[in-house]
Amino acid sequence: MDFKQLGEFALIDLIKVDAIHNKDNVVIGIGDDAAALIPAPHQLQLVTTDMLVEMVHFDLSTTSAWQLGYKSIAVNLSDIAAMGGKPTHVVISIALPSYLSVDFVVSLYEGMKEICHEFGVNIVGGDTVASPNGLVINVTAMGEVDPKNLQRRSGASVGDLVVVTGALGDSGCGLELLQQGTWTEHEFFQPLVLRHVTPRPQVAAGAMLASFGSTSMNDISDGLASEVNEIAAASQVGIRIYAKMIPLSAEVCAAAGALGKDGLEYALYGGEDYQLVFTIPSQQLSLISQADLGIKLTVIGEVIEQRHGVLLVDEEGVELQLEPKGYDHFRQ
Ligand SMILES: Nc1ncnc2c1ncn2[C@@H]1O[C@H](COP(=O)(O)OP(=O)(O)O)[C@@H](O)[C@H]1O
Ligand SMILES: Cc1ncc(C[n+]2csc(CCOP(=O)(O)OP(=O)(O)O)c2C)c(N)n1
Ligand SMILES: [Mg+2]
Ligand SMILES: [Mg+2]
Ligand SMILES: [Mg+2]
Repeated sequence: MDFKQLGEFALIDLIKVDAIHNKDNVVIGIGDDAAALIPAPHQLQLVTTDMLVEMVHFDLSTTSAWQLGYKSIAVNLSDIAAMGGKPTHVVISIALPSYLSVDFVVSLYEGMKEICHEFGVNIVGGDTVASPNGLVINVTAMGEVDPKNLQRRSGASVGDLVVVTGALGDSGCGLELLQQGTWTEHEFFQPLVLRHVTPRPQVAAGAMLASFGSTSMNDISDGLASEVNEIAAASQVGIRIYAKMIPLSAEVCAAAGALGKDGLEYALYGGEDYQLVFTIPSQQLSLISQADLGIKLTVIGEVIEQRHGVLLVDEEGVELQLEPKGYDHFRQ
């Protein structure tokens, strides 16, 4: 069915179904001039927004409506995770081109509701408009954090370790496989593509690491090189990371080999892994290791004095400046 047949208001009625998972903190959700929410006592309110634009962030020939819905929420929850917080609500705005169908929108929201359900997040509002050209999705996520666990980019100190969650580079490699149309050629390509189209935000890890005393944190949306440079600039420190220590999955190593590429390049510059990079004193990190929290953590470097800048020790042991050349919207 096309949007004309159904109309804007009936479409919103479809969106409204199953939008609220946690009734305790919502007085008014979808259906009034604004949502009315109950803030948690003694918590800081977090607000973040990321927009996804067709052919900039996604290509509808390589991602399904469901996957796109899931990812649109995931990238926003990832920013709440990087503040050490717990996501609570989202507001979703969509600009719909006429070549999409009502079924597409229903499926988009099924993906959104799946991840919202998984993380206990309510959809409390949004906006629905027509687009003359291309699908645009904007999500605003809200969350809460105990003030003592708030994670900034600016808290790193000389001597802290630099650590990442998970493995890096899968998403950038998955994107390249999708763009080349070669992702069906090998079985080990498929997990990479899935990590690109349906990334999992590291919400539990962010809150846990914060409670164990991480000093700064960033989520990896534009690539590790860019994110560590942001921490270094905000904290007025230098950072040294070691190429050999950067965790790469077996799949990205195999795929990079097949493509004649270097897996490390995807990790440093590919982006969209939505893992966390953080700094932490070594004593605090050993407490986390002892607690065995089931989160994959890898030390990749250390915080050094600002005058050294941001450095990468390459696989041959040569120290180079690590330029913040991740994804830049105006330099692609
Ligand atoms: N158009 C804008 N208006 C106001 N603030 C913005 C705008 N774009 C980005 N920001 C702010 O700039 C900072 C960095 O944004 P961004 O690089 O997108 O962060 P992230 O990579 O964590 O999503 C954030 O505080 C964000 O809210
Ligand atoms: C069709 C398509 N082309 C290119 C990319 C790669 N890409 C687009 S945006 C982006 C970086 C992350 O998005 P951004 O809007 O910068 O998020 P933020 O850093 O604000 O969280 C990357 C790697 C993609 N995912 N899909
Ligand atoms: Mg952003
Ligand atoms: Mg971020
Ligand atoms: Mg972001």
